[in-house]
Amino acid sequence: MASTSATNASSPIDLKELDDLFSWNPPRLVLRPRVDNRKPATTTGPPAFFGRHFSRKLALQQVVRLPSLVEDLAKSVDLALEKHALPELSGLFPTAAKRMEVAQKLEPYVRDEKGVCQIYSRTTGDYCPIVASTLALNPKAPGWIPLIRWTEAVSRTRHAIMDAELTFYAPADTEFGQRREEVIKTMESGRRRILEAMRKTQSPLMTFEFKSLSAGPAEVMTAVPELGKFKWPYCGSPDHPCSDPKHKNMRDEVVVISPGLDALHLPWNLPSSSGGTIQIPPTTQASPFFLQEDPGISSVPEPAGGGKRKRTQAFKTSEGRTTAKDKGKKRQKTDVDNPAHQNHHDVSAQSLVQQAWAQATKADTSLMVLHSGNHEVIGVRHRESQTLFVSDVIEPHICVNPSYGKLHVGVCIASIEDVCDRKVRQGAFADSGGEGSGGGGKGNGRGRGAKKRTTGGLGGGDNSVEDELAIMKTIYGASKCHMLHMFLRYDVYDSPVPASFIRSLRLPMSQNCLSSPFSPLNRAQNECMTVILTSEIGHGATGVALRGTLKPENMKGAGVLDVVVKLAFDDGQRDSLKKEYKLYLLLRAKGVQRGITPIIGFFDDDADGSACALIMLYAGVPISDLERNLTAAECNGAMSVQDSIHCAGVLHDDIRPDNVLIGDSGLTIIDFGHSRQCSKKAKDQERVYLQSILQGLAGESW
Ligand SMILES: Nc1ncnc2c1ncn2[C@@H]1O[C@H](COP(=O)(O)OP(=O)(O)OP(=O)(O)O)[C@@H](O)[C@H]1O
Repeated sequence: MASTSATNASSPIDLKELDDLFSWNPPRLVLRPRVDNRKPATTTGPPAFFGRHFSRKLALQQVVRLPSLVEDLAKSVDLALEKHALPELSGLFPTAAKRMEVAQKLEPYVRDEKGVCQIYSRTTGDYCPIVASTLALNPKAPGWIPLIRWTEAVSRTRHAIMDAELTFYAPADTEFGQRREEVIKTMESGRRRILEAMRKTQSPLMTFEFKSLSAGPAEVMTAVPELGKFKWPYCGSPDHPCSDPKHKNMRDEVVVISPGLDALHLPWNLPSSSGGTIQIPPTTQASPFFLQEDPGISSVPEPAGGGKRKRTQAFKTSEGRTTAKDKGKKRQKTDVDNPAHQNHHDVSAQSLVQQAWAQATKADTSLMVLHSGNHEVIGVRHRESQTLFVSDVIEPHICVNPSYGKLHVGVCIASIEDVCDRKVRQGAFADSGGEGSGGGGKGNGRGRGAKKRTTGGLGGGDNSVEDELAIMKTIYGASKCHMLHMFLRYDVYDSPVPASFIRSLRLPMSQNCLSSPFSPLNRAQNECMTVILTSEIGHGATGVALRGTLKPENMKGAGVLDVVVKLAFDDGQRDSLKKEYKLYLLLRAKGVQRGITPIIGFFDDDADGSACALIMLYAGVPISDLERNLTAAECNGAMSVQDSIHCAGVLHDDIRPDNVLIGDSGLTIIDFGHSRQCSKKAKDQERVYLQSILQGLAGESW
């Protein structure tokens, strides 16, 4: 029997329940025969197609057996138990009686992976997260209220096989939703901020891949730990990647994914940290948004003499890396029977692992569970070495020491520890300092408390007149620059040579607009500015939003501006970004000066126009992130900004707390991607809506 720590002060009844749950194993599943007596399918749909467009820096390089993983995961439960006394056995704890009730209704007969997934959902997925959540996040809560939950995520991921995620609960208007919010308020502040940020973006803590009993039998599962060096199937080949116009969306989707950082204090032991060796395959760190800049996926073959393209060098890191030329040669030899060229995908350990890795990379998770009912492998994605460390095959219905209950509570705890460590680490990489958990593929670069710089908005806030003038002067200087050099300096990115962009979109504008320092026509052809991207704020409908600093070159006395760069990649995103830019120009032309972000300009990628960028001043954090009530003056200010926008004939049409920012310069309304001309009725409705948002955030004071 798994034993709980004797040091905590919980009652013997509670400890017995906990021990019982830890010793729990799910039933053995049985394949339900098909009515037509046909053999059950041993194949499944093709792996997620977007994974086949991965660059080398994202692809899995090797699978390594890590037998100690299971023991380490169980240990994380013991460690959590040692730290705290436990809450009383009230709330949603899956007691033996509740589990018995479920077991009586559960039929262990399954036909396909959906059946396997449903049984997992009704048992392990229900029992273990709540225990892990209480142990790792809120042991002082007055009862067992889960802050994390297991969810199927099939529709979201477009995969042909069942998969699932562990995520933080989003707020819900239920009794437990309210109790959950109260529990969150009692959490330690660092973890609380991470939890809040992750549930806002619905970022998962870990991912799951399911197979049916017939598609993931013992032979397939036992082959997983033996895979060794991994041959990642590409669409096209690594040296001549897919350029099919029909796949552009998928390439764009992949190109913004960053491998991210590994946790520093891993909740498991890797061979390297226990004295063994991990062979780290050479990788090249590349721009997350320029496909052609990763030498591994260059669309132009390397010149025969190994001559390097300027852009190829641009995002290459220095020491110990294999050159693009060397890599190309090695790949050519092994690429002859590239499975990406095959149209069918046999169920195999290879395809299972590829899908799980692709999904974990997309979701930025480290832990993954590969589960086929009576067999399971737990994997850990190590980003730096592009290695998947895997447990030996576990048989859920008979595993002991640890039993399945304890193992999966440990899996959930370890995933929480891993995420918290990584978020803290990413925060240290964000230039903005303060509270942000920026950097990384999915980080939130909204950190507050940045070094004092000229920050967005025009008036209404705390900036002095000198600050305002410095901002105006620098914006004016920037608005004259035709060229833009963009560097990446966050997370794993450090580009020594910039990507270059050219100002575009000469718009027919009114005289009023021409005289504005923000007009793109107001420029000298050869002047240039530099933007250093320092963190990622998030992804939206119009692409990705990044935070950075801007400095016009050759301009005496110009300060450094805190900016936000919105990058668009596909046609739809580009159109929406263009529309947003035009809206900003229109509003300025109609005299709306306060409460909307000053725009520096709209730029196209100099090389092939595959990306475009809208650059604007950084305007602060969403009002919903504010840890105090809004003041009456701030609420009135926001209402008057909205009135001036309406007066200009524009309906924002996407007013929500995320699109009203508060910064050094007061309140700013952003994101005009959905805006349109408005009727009086629509204006009034939008007015009432903003009023109600502000009322909710102002408390009594307004
Ligand atoms: N000027 C700015 N200053 C500070 N943060 C900003 C600024 N512009 C955008 N952001 C941040 O970036 C996020 C995404 O920006 P925005 O909403 O404009 O993008 P989007 O692609 O249109 O997103 P969505 O699909 O949510 O509408 C915002 O929620 C906000 O936090």
